[in-house]
Amino acid sequence: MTYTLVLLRHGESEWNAKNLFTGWVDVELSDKGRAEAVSGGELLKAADVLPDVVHTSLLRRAINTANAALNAADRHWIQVKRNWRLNERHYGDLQGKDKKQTKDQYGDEQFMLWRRSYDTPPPQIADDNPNSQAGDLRYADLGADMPKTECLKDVVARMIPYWESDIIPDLKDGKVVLVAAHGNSLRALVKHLDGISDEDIAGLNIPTGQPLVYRLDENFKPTVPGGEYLDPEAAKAAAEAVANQGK
Ligand SMILES: O=C(O)[C@@H](CO)OP(=O)(O)O
Repeated sequence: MTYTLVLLRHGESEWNAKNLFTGWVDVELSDKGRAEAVSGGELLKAADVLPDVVHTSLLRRAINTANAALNAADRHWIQVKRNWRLNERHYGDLQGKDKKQTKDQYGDEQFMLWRRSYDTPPPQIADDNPNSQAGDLRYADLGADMPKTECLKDVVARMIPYWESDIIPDLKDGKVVLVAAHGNSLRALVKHLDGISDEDIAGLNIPTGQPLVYRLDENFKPTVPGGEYLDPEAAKAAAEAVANQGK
């Protein structure tokens, strides 16, 4: 008996296209991103990997990617669950800043520490920064959990409880589970699933719009380490493009 989990990073967003740090800012998909979401759904249908339930973040780029992909796969009718714990990593004061300008201003090393180190968060965002989510109604219940910045370690700490409380039970029910989320929230989940070290996770980039299928054993460990992309060539090229942002 294996369980089937599909991870899907949202398609390219308007701010991915502009090379801006995004985090919790609720930007829309670009035209390219919408097309990537549809292609992702077509890949799922062609491979006969048909989700029974979808979990998304509270951000429209993940929600709209899930909708477009499921529509293309004729699975637009399945059960939907949304939770802030699947949100992108909060990028603190970097939200809205240009990646290349940030790299030029602070240097390569600091830039990569903020982007990919496991435990160095960017500076906190101020509540009156236009790119802050303070006061956003969808987060009204978070209280002290509301972040002002996050490193990947913080994302692991808020995402794994949701994996255990909400996603594993759906897998145990025999459902094919689709998780439509973000580059860094999915890196947190992949780190947990594959047991990737704090150092090695820095080198892992998740491509936009490429379904990544994990078959999990009875202990919810991958039967194939790293899972399997349905279109491995396209996924490799798209992951390299993510790694090269800011260059
Ligand atoms: O800006 C962001 O929120 C993320 C994902 O798009 O960027 P990065 O890949 O630099 O962590």
